[in-house]
Amino acid sequence: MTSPIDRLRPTASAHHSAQDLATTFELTVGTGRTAPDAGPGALAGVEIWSVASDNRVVADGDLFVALPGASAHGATFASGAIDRGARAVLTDPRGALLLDEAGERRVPVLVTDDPRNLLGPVAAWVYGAPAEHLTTFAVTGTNGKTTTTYLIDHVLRALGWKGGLIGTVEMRSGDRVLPSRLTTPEAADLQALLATMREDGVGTLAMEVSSHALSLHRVDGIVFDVAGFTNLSQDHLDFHGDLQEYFDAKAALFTPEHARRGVVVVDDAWGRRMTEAATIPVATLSVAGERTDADWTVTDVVADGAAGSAFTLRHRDGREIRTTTALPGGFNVANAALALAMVLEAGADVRDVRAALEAAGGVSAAVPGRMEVVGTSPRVVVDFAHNTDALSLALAALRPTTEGRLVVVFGATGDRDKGKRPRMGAVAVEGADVVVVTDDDPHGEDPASIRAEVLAGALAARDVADGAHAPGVPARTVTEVAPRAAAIRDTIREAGPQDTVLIAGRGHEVWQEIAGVDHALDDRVEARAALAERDETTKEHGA
Ligand SMILES: CC(=O)N[C@H]1[C@@H](OP(=O)(O)OP(=O)(O)OC[C@H]2O[C@@H](n3ccc(=O)[nH]c3=O)[C@H](O)[C@@H]2O)O[C@H](CO)[C@@H](O)[C@@H]1O[C@H](C)C(=O)N[C@@H](C)C(=O)N[C@H](CCC(=O)O)C(=O)O
Ligand SMILES: Nc1ncnc2c1ncn2[C@@H]1O[C@H](COP(=O)(O)OP(=O)(O)OP(=O)(O)O)[C@@H](O)[C@H]1O
Repeated sequence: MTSPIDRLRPTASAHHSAQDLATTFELTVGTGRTAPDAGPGALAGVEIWSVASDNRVVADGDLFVALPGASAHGATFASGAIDRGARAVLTDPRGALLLDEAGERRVPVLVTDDPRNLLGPVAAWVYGAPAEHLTTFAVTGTNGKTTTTYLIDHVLRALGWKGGLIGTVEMRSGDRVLPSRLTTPEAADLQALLATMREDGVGTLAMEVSSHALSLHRVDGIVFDVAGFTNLSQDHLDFHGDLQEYFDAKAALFTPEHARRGVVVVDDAWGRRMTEAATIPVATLSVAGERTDADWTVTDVVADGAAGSAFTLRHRDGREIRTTTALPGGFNVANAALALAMVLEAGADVRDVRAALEAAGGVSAAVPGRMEVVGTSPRVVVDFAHNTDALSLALAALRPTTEGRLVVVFGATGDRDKGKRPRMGAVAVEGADVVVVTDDDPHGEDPASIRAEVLAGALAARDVADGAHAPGVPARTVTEVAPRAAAIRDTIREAGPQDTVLIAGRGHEVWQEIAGVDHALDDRVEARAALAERDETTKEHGA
């Protein structure tokens, strides 16, 4: 989804001299070619109040950091930034040359070899290291970041903290809710947001840290108090190249530059490798019961279907909490246990946490678009599962409480990791009785060819499954319906009252991007409309 770029600025901004900035970060003033205007005197009297790396949001008093990008060099936007009030530009030697060639000499140009590396620390410096005024929690991993972040925030609020939250769905500063554009904001925006949280009297921060953010240095300049790792499976290989590179990006969070300590779920091989790669103290967490030597273990899980689960989290030192989560599925026990272990690793007293959870009714939070139930007859669940692992687990979580058929409606995103498409088709067939392949966000790709790739995987898996079919058991049905709104409506109309319909892949999202144009589309709205139509039809037939 593309949404307008917005800008948040702390109200009280300190004024810093550009000269101090240059000295602190050992920046060169100008290049050889810009030298006539670029001596040390060029910085005299220049003050900086805030930082921006996108010219469209520059405001008076900004330092504009012009980054080299994949599609453009930020320096090509510097004149626009200066028109809007930028007081100085920080860029790389190539950016300085671009400014020079454009004859842009209105403000001093500060130069460093890799401005992306410096953007976070510079913004932290300008805003007075806001993260150091908060107790900070960072969650990374392929699946479960959003959910775990909400659960951490929930536990912290139950403990009486005014919390801040940053992630895919939204950002929160106490009770103030702000829209999200990225899972992890760009460094300059992130530091401004943290400074705003500090002004709002927020004491804790739970945030998602994506692998893109780690690779693109968005969280440089922040040392989180506790970092958490959920799991790793195939995703984002359009950006990272291969799984090892994707893992390495996430492993950067478990180094002293980014975190003081960590909690790592070790139930998959990547989690175990993360404990070896980490160069900070790391506590291990095993939820699946296979690793009894883990620091934190989860035992005595009692799953109550759609009503969630009860579980016990225990540390080797004897600390123990028995609690519940209302979020369904074994993976949500993992998310809840990770959230709790992270809060306890930050130093919370186990008795306080126990008391807070009893008062709050367990470790739960309404996470928009994550296993969100929007109807009961048929049961309709909207979930953000948009990769192989998540889709397979979401179906497995719904199967035990499905009395009729389990139906899934989903597609795959365009311009992103293409390798996962046939595999998503295959796990859909393995987990559901009826598979409806439709569109997700096609972005710039042809929706029909994306569907064809998903369908190829689904049909191949169906042929295998039908070959091994027990007599009398209906074969799996695989169909293709587009557009997505029609797929949702048709599927709900045709479902039986005992069926469960999982609408997977877009969760909370309210825009669908097709060929660069955003179209309003909210799976929950479409599903509710289809359920209402169904109710009307039933009434008419009954009348
Ligand atoms: C693949 C990726 O992450 N690309 C990011 C990267 O883009 P880029 O290197 O191509 O930059 P560019 O567009 O060439 O622009 C270069 C510079 O010019 C600036 N610019 C650009 C255009 C303009 O009009 N004015 C302007 O000033 C840009 O702000 C940038 O500083 O740097 C840009 C800013 O520095 C980011 O905005 C951009 O994220 C894009 C928007 C994006 O969609 N990223 C997604 C994939 C992402 O980060 N996703 C993860 C979550 C993934 C998940 O778990 O699902 C996230 O954390 O959100
Ligand atoms: N611990 C987990 N293990 C596996 N799958 C999970 C886990 N937690 C959630 N999921 C599945 O993944 C989907 C996305 O969950 P969530 O939004 O919490 O993850 P995320 O890491 O934030 O994803 P993204 O980075 O794509 O926003 C859920 O809707 C659910 O289907």
